[in-house]
Amino acid sequence: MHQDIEEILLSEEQLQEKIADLGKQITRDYAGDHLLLLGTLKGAVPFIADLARAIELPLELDYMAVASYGNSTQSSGIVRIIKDLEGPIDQKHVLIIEDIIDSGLTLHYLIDLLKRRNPLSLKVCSLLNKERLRIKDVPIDYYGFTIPDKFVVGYGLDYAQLYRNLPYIGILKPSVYSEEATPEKTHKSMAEQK
Ligand SMILES: O=P(O)(O)OC[C@H]1O[C@H](OP(=O)(O)OP(=O)(O)O)[C@H](O)[C@@H]1O
Ligand code: HPA
Ligand SMILES: [Mg+2]
Repeated sequence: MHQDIEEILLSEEQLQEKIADLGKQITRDYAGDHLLLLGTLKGAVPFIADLARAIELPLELDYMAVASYGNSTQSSGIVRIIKDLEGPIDQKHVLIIEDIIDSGLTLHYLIDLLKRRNPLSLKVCSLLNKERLRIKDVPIDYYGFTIPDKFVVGYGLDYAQLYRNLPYIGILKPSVYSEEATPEKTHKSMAEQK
């Protein structure tokens, strides 16, 4: 296990078993449809690569790069689009593939944006669903695992762009990020200075 990991939450085997199940469900649900898997860069790359191969249907892959976490464990609250889709989606059934839903801000923003492009249908598949009070409530049509409210890395998920290549999902040791300036800490220290 990597020295910065406190605990392995989901092993490679657990991930692959669940992805095979999700692939079967999606294969059943989208039979006969023009399906577009829309992966969110960068975090969802390992998941979409494995999931696409577990779906036994013709499908298209495209990606949007969106980011809101920067180098922090807290969402900045501002979702930035770094790369958009290549073409229109009005003739396609779009399934958004996310690695994790945490505050809900990223997905809320994406759904709002994509709905305005009139896809035939728009659904969400997220590998992880963090158990916490969402800032934005979002629908999740398919998900792999519910996880506790801890900052996790691996299998695509990063902290400050690192750990994405770990083959498992693990809880990051808080000592790795305890010095970071979170919005709460900045607010508190500003209040203390007054
Ligand atoms: O529900 P939320 O609180 O919005 O968090 C979920 C999003 O945050 C992460 O992306 P990030 O902004 O870190 O970009 P990345 O995929 O490039 O790491 C993650 O990959 C999800 O897309
Ligand atoms: O727990 C997390 N880990 C990594 N990236 C994230 N983005 C939202 N939540 C997380
Ligand atoms: Mg990230």
